[in-house]
Amino acid sequence: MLINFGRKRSRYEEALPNIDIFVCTADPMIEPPAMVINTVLSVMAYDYPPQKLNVYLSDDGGSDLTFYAMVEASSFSKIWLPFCKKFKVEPRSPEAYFRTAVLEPLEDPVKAKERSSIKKSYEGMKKRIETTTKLGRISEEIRKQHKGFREWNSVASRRYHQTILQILVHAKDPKAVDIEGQPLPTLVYLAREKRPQYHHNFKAGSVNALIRVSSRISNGPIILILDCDMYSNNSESMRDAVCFFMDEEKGHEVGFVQFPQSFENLTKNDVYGSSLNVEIHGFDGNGGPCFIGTGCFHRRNALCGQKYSDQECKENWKGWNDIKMEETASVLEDTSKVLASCTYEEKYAQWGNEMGLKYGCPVEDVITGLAIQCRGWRSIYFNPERKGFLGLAPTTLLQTLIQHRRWSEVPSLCLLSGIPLFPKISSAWVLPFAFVIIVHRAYSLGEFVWCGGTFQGWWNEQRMWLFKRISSYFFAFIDNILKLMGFTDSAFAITAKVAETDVSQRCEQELMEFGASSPMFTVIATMALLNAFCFVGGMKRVLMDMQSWFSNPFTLQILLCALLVIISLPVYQGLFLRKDEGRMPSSVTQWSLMFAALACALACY
Ligand SMILES: O=c1ccn([C@@H]2O[C@H](COP(=O)(O)OP(=O)(O)O[C@H]3O[C@H](CO)[C@@H](O)[C@H](O)[C@H]3O)[C@@H](O)[C@H]2O)c(=O)[nH]1
Ligand SMILES: [Mn+2]
Repeated sequence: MLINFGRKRSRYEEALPNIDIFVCTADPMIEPPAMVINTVLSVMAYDYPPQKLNVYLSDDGGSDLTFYAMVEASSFSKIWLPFCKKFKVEPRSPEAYFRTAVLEPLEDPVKAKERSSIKKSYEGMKKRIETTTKLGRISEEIRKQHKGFREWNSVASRRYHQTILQILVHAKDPKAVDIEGQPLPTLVYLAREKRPQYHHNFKAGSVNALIRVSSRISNGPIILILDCDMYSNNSESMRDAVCFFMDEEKGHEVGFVQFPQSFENLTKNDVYGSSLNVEIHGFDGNGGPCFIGTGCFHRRNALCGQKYSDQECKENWKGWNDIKMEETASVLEDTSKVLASCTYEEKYAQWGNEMGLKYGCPVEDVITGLAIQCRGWRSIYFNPERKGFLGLAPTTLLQTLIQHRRWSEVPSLCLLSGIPLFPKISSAWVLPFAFVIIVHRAYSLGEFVWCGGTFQGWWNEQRMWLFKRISSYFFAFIDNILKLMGFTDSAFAITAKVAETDVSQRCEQELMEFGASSPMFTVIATMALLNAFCFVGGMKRVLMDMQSWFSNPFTLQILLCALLVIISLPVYQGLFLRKDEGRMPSSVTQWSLMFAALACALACY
């Protein structure tokens, strides 16, 4: 393979395709602008013809602080890129480079001198960005540096603003050169339009906006998608990745090339188990790896829904490069804005389904990759010795747990936070779900009745099935663990055999007996309340959207939630309506209300 790369390199140098690089950021407080621009600078400095590189930053935070950092980065790139290329430095994220480079002694006095002067400018820039970020607003002095800051005069909040599109470095601009007169990559800042009444679909929404905007500005046939914390650690990986697409025999089959997600901040034994590499390796024998959201080179056509076909896909890369930027930056800005508006996707509903990254699932990346494979494309897993990208893994247990919660969210909470999980009722794909939910249960009812039970009996059994799983089994599990660790002795809590008169009376009436204040009741009550809250939240969403049940993506989720509410009716009675001794103790009511409200608040946040 490596020998091949060398030969291909010279032959294809001229014909190398344009590449559009997307970096996503969402919040200047969680994702510091100083970190974001390190990622941006590292990809601007790829060992690749700069006029063929186009770097786009999507800022879902819609923050002038991030924009300011990008303005700084665009001028710093004028000294950073020539330095990287002259001395072939690695890695090309300035922060990572200076962190490692100080350890390496320098024989070359020219390099030593340049390095220390560039280090000084880098540190100056970093300080300015960090001070501004800490201050939380842009000073008048800085505002004068770029016309783009004026856009923020009409920004109400990060959730309510117009599209902001600024081409910071434009290939057509004669001033877009570094200090040695070499061209710079195109650099674009985008904060897509946000309005509270339109769902923005998180990262998938922002990547799709970038796909459209970039198609107007540079239209590179290959797209690299990156998270803002994932800098390029290997300046050659761009050429390597392109080789897979350009391979004369098999290249036309390749839909995407996925690099592993490697982290620079893992502890030696990876306490939180963040490394995902084993799982991805395994997929290679199965049509190729899935797309994991970052460090992935996509064929634009495949990402935009094209089906693979042997003949058509042997495309000519040269033909692709024909998109020339004839218009000036401001004309491009004005005409491309509409592509990032909230209403655009209303008109073109394929976005988020057949086109671009898929919506409706917090692990949009995996299902998008599977869809591309279903359209006939192959994917490649590429793990060079020098890691292609390095990112940041969660550093606390809570962050790790929250990340995994997003990857495996519980259905009811998804309803509350507006994430559809199932297909619409109008789609044929609802059938497998309907089958599992209806047919499987119907079978169990049939069985129950056949054995001499009643419908009511079956219904109660379903309820107890639920209660046992969330309380008894859950606590038994904890008991066992404690026992194994030697904290408790085995105990046999003997089941009561005789009951007081009023208790047995209620038992006779089939009224559920709560009475005691047990943590198991708190869990059951919390779940019941949570489902009720989520049901109300889901109904509110449907009524506000005014969509029909048939075309609403939440219908199945609401039905499921409604079912859980109905099955929990005795719990609500016990909590709020009953006056007898068998009702829920008020302490259980208080705690469960608090827990359920807390869970809802977390989900909404
Ligand atoms: O509304 C949003 C939310 C997130 N992001 C960006 O999405 C990326 C990933 O978010 P992060 O909070 O870092 O999540 P992780 O769990 O670390 O991300 C992993 O899991 C995601 C799917 O859940 C994948 O998309 C990512 O590529 C993968 O690194 C970051 O660059 C964010 O800035 C947005 O652009 N808009
Ligand atoms: Mn991340």
